[in-house]
Amino acid sequence: MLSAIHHFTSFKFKISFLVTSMVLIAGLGVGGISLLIAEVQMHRVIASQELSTLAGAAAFIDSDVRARQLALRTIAEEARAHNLDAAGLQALLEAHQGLADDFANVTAFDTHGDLVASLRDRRERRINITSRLHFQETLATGKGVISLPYRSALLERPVFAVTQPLFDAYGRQYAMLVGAVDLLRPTFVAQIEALRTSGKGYLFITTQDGTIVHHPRTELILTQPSGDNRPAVEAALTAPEGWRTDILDDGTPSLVVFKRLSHVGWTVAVSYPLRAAFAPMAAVRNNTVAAAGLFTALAGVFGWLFVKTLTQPLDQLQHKVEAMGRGKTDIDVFNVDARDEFGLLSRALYRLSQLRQQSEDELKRMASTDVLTGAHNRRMFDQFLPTALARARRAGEQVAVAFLDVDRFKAINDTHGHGVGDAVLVEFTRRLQGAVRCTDTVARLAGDEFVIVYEQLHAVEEAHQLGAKIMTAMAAPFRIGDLVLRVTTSVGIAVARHASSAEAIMHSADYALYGVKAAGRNGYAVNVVGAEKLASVHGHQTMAQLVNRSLAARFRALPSERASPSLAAST
Ligand SMILES: Nc1nc2c(ncn2[C@@H]2O[C@H](COP(=O)(O)OP(=O)(O)OP(=O)(O)O)[C@@H](O)[C@H]2O)c(=O)[nH]1
Repeated sequence: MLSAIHHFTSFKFKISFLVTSMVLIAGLGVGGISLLIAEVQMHRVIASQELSTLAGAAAFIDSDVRARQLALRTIAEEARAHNLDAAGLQALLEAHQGLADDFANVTAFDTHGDLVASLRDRRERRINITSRLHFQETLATGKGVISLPYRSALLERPVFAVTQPLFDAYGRQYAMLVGAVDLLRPTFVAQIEALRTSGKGYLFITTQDGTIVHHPRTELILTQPSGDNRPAVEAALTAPEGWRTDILDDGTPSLVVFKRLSHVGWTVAVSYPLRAAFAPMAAVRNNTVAAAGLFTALAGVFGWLFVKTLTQPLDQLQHKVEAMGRGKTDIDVFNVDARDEFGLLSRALYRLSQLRQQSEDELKRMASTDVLTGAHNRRMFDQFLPTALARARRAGEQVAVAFLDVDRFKAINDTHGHGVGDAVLVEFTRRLQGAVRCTDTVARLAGDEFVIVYEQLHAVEEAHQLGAKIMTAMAAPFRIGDLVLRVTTSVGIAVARHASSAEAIMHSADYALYGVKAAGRNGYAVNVVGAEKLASVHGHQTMAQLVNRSLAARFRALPSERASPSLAAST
């Protein structure tokens, strides 16, 4: 049964599943790709934003260092203006206490590298910096330099130095100023930190050789980090500026944005955990996925309703086929005008049903028709007679049954052959059918035996007219090919009273036929069922012939309950 199809194996479910899946795939595909593109763009936007902020910080550091260099240069100019020697430098520095805002300390060294003056620490110390690179470089070039970070022996803190050579009136370098900038001093980085956009990551500054100048983990300052902090530092040194999103910083996937300081040559960088850096993107992604999910669910529901509507004709078709199976639907319901597949299917079913109907009709016809003559056969007659009797009983009408056979048919067969005999039977049938009304039924029982059922009979006298009509129909000679034969028939007619059974009426007709045969054939006799009496045979035989054949004697020999038929003969 079609209705027994499980919900999940139904065509409707499969199509809905397909539609929803397609929407899901399309949604995820298009949404996913768009999201991916958007993510890449967003990464770029966020990273560029960070980079531009960092560029601001870098410019700030550069200008900060320049300002400090300028401060030292001003002092140097003053020393030159006053033609100060090394001994006079101490007083000069002390006269510029404001330098303490920019430097952790400002010192002066002679060309031998010995300390000759100090802004803060005036204790007598013998310090020599000839080994310091910035000393050597300043001495060699006669220009101020910015040193690599180092631990100050005086301050005992990590610092970097800004140097400024001092020249006498003859232009000879006799000393240099060294301004130490404390790497741990809050004022140096506080303003840089303030430029950062997010509080999640951290900012660090490194020299080109990877030495940390600034880092929130102060223990890393002046070191070249190895281990978990190394990748971020290495990433920051890969280019003058840019960003990397593939860095594992301290074990965390991170975004590292970096910018080289144009003046100092260091690199300032920020490292953000990716999750924090792209948190806005994650929010967009989550919202998009939620929206796609909602959209897919809606599309699924819409798809289901759409498919339900689309397949409605299929449901109707299914119900009609089921109803047809139960014998309830006229096949015409399948003959629809719809131009879609359901219409085609429906019309195909209609044609199939038509063929089936035709086959059934043909089978029925073959089952109820005599193959040779085309008249009804015995099976049909056996079914038909009881229903005709019942119909007559209900209508209060009478039924007559004529039982007839061809006279001396055996002789025709024997003389002219079976082919001629068959042709005689066919012509005999044709004439019989022509001699009855269309409501009457002609059937061939077997061999040359036929019956005719007459319905809607109003009086017994009508049966005589029916018998006479058959006689008249057979009167003309039979033309079978070149042969001209005279064929006669004997007819026994029984008229059924109300409540007569099929057996009784057949028995009565048979009895009448027997009488006609006994009277010499070629005639008819009429009996009323239950009131049979020997009367007259109507036909070409005479009563005298009947008597001559001692019919009376034979009839007397019949069983007592059998009344004699009404026989009459006429010429
Ligand atoms: N050609 C032909 N002959 C048939 C067919 N069926 C039966 N017969 C023959 O029909 C003949 C019937 O003969 P009966 O009815 O016994 O006798 P009859 O010669 O008609 O004589 P009465 O009935 O006494 O007049 C038999 O010889 C059968 O072989 C058939 O389909 N075709």
